[in-house]
Amino acid sequence: MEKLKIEGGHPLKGTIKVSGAKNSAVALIPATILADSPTIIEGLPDISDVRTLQELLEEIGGSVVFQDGEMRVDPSGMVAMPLPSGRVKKLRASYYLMGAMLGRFKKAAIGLPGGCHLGPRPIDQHIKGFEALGAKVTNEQGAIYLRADELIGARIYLDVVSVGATINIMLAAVRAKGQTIIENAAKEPEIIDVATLLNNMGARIKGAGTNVIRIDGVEEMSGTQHTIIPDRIEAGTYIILGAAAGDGVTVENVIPLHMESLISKLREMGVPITVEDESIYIGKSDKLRAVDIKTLVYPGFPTDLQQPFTTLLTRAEGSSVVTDTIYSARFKHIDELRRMNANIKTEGRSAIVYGVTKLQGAKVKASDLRAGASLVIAGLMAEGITEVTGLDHIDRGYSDLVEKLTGLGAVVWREKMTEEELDQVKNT
Ligand SMILES: CC(=O)N[C@H]1[C@@H](OP(=O)(O)OP(=O)(O)OC[C@H]2O[C@@H](n3ccc(=O)[nH]c3=O)[C@H](O)[C@@H]2O)O[C@H](CO)[C@@H](O)[C@@H]1O
Ligand SMILES: C=C(OP(=O)(O)O)C(=O)O
Repeated sequence: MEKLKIEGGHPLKGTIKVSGAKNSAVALIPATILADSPTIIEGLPDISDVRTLQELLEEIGGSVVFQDGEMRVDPSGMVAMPLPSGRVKKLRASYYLMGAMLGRFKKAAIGLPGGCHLGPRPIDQHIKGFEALGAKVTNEQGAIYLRADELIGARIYLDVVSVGATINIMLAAVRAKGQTIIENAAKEPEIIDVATLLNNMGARIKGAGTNVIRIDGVEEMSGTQHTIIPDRIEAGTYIILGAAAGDGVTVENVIPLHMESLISKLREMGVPITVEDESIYIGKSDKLRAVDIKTLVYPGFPTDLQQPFTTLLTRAEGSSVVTDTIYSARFKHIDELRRMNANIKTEGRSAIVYGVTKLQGAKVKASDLRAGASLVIAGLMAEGITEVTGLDHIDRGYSDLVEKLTGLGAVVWREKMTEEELDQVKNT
């Protein structure tokens, strides 16, 4: 196991390139199950979630080649192999195997997913959707068993706006008989990306990106070629980093439309930003103003950027209130930021950040993916050396992190953990 060491205080300058979107990748890869011939996906990030999904597709008999960001999946040898445990627990998005396998095989057995611990993350809306399509769903010893004689299109109203449920129902419904209508659907860009791939495979989906999605089921789907969208959360992380510790940073391979809520908030703080067609430039900002943020479903402020943004707020003058309306317990990074001298109080679903504080290097632990991102930003802002453990979380979502940061002039490196450190981490 490794830790990340960061020597803070070096002003970051230059260009950083964003990779393909994790939250698209993890749905596009399972979607390849639905075709009867190979699909090629280009621009995938080299992150552990993608590698784990590759292994899961191989486990069910798929033939997968992943090289230089391009994945070719041949689904012809796949079978409805149960996956009740093991790798499925390493990531959240293994739940997409339920929708895709149900769509193709009319049956699936998939263990309950893992992913970041952010408070309860039920999948009742996914199950409600599968049942509406005619599947019998049971939960046996921590795995979900799904079986249908046939899938029949239905009208499904989501009680909660859910990215995962919207995509999962789409995956199952594309090969159902007749029309499915998903009402109160989530509108995230990743949903449009997945619908684009599915439509190019022969599906008939209309309305992805709005809150009503109509799907006319088809009998057959075939392989295609698809280029993934850029990762708006990775982009947001580097934009926040540019505002926190930059001296002129350009973030490349961005769809600026996806970044509007973040850009507005940064401008409100006084961060100089120039938006180009496919890149965003963040100028050096000496003084920042405190702002309040509330996470919401897209196009609101993304919960996945709440933790990195909280770190930035330690540099702003005054008190800022950060409220997470999506998850009840997405504040595990706060204790770690406090170790680094941040002055932050939590109250229920809100954190109050009092600035300005100068962060100090410390030994900290990433409890989840974006907690990790927030601590890396903190380390780059801080005086002295910061050591971040829990890199397995960060590796789920950030490809080539050390190389990308080094390219901006950051002094950051990975180091093997000693036996003593491993014991300490195990006991905390
Ligand atoms: C792999 C992936 O794409 N992960 C993203 C996805 O997670 P995920 O798809 O798991 O998140 P959802 O959009 O489903 O969750 C949103 C909210 O709805 C609740 N809910 C969800 C489903 C359900 O059946 N019942 C229910 O109550 C959740 O507990 C949460 O409070 O969207 C989240 C919200 O933008 C992001 O933080 C994650 O990065
Ligand atoms: C919460 C996240 O991921 P996941 O849903 O995969 O756990 C995230 O990407 O911030």
